[in-house]
Amino acid sequence: MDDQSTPTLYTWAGGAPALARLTEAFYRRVAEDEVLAPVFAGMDPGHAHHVALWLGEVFGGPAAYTEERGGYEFMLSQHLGRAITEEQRRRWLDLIMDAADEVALPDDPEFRAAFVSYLEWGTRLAVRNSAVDATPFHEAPVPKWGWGEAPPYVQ
Ligand code: HEM
Repeated sequence: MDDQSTPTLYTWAGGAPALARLTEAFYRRVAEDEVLAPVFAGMDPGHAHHVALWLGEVFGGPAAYTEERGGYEFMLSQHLGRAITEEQRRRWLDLIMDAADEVALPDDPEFRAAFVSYLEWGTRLAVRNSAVDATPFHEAPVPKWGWGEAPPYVQ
């Protein structure tokens, strides 16, 4: 498979409907979780949808988060000063991987390796950027995540 015919992670995942199912399942779990429920207690009712748009844009789908929410800068602003702990970060990651299984996102090694790679990176960045003394760049492009070292192999 060459670069032009390799689907994006967004397409491979199942596009916007699959990511919407993922974030809905994830935030249902968050609401019942003793570590994360307090963190998200006051969240915007559209939060799951907005995070699905963000993930779609990162994984090579349309720039819907940038158009609807203001892109990187707004996402960053939502994390500033929250002082996210390692325990909260790890729970966030565990619950979204559980949600990925629940909604049957593709479970091939290539997709899951790329998926968890972004989430590991993104959650660690969220911890850093949410620290009370953080000085992150306020304007940056929305990251674009691809397959990394192990794209789908087709003979
Ligand atoms: C890859 C990791 C992450 C991604 C992609 C992500 C994505 C986002 C996005 C896109 C928003 C803004 C949604 C909007 O436009 O309204 C947001 C807000 C928020 N995030 Fe994250 N986030 C990540 C990690 C975390 C972690 C680890 C925590 C805490 C444990 C966290 C807590 C929050 C909270 C509390 C908000 C505000 C919710 C609201 O009031 O609506 N995030 N996140």
